[in-house]
Amino acid sequence: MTSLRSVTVDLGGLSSSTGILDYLVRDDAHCWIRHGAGLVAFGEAARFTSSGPDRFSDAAEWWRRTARAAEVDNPLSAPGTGLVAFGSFAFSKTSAYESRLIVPRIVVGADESGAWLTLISDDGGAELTADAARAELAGWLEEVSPEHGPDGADTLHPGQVSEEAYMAAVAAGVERIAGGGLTKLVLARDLVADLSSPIATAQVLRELAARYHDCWTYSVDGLIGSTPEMLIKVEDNVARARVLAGTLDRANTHKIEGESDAAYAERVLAGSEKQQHEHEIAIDSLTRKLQPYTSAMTSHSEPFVLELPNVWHLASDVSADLALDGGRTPSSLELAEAVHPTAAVCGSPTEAAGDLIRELEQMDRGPYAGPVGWTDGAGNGEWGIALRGAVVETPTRVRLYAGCGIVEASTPEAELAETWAKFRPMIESLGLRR
Ligand SMILES: C=C(O[C@@H]1C=C(C(=O)O)C=C[C@H]1O)C(=O)O
Repeated sequence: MTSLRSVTVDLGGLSSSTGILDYLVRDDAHCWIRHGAGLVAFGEAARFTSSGPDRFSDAAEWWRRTARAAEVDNPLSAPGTGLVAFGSFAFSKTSAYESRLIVPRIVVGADESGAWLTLISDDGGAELTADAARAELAGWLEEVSPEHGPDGADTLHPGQVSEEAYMAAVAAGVERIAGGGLTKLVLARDLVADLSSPIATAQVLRELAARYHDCWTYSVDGLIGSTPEMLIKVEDNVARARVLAGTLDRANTHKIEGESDAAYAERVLAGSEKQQHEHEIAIDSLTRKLQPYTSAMTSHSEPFVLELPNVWHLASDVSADLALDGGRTPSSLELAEAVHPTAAVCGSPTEAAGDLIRELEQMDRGPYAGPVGWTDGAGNGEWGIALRGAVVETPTRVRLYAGCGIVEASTPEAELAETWAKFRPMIESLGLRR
């Protein structure tokens, strides 16, 4: 087993108003960014991969042992300081995608109270000092990735699931829901972008982070995007989640004369029985799965309308005090396993919906709709749901994914249109047109 050592340096604060985004200058960066704060990291000191039904528990166990064995010099105790790993997990236990945890070599972190730098080494002889950490970062920042403008030769085409196949799957899903046995099913499809020059990943991510500042912008080993949905965040002994379900396209509105955006979203989204039903199923699923690990839990009785540049969502924020079990509270990774997949990306009941996804969707979701994020040595971490994103399969080929919750009142045409609204952040940040 690799034995890791790390040193964390207190940087005080970041000077510029763009915050951590200033460091997102290389296409090979790992990142997790929201509101100008978060983590940007480079290099790889260690990696763990897993697959199948035990992919989460194997990774959690490896991380626990790695963190315990590591020599950590960290004067700060905040979440995200000290040893960290970025990770991405396959949606399904049957996926060919390898779930992974990656420990970077150098991490720049920032939160509301300050900024820090962590140098991590798998070399027992390396010198771990504040100067060595600064020199390592400077080395990575010496070479920045090129930017480029939109290119008319880039193309966007159907992936494994055509529009027709998607609508047929939605129609079949509605029929199965009407027949009983399940109440909600999430069906997704993919698009392939073929680029005439290698993807400028850092530029794409900076654009996503700037426009979708209320979302979590992620990049982990070729999985990139900006998700509005927080599966589970653990900070000290408190867990939080943001559950989304219920969507309204902002590009195609049918407002009454004089009606404001907010009033329209309230009326059409919050006022829709179908959307409220979809949301209720998702929030019930999360709170039911999280409950056994908590001593107290709070969430609003009614969802709120979350406004993003592309869509409005019905959203609920959940906060819970974690319960002690065997002298400790569960780690963010253990909780991600416990709550994944929620009804927001799978359906309800979970097992029946999962089986039906495999039958009707006819594609491997890979890391799409699986947990993506980071964890630290103390078990804190943030695991978003990998939505509104893409997998960089080769430097010039990118696969985009989007899906929708299907309930009995769903129609194939409306769900297909909703997938286009959900593809929009990636399509636009790649400089593509539909
Ligand atoms: C499945 C996706 O999004 C999920 C489905 C939603 C819905 O059906 O209303 C809303 C947010 C997400 O929970 C996606 O973006 O691909």
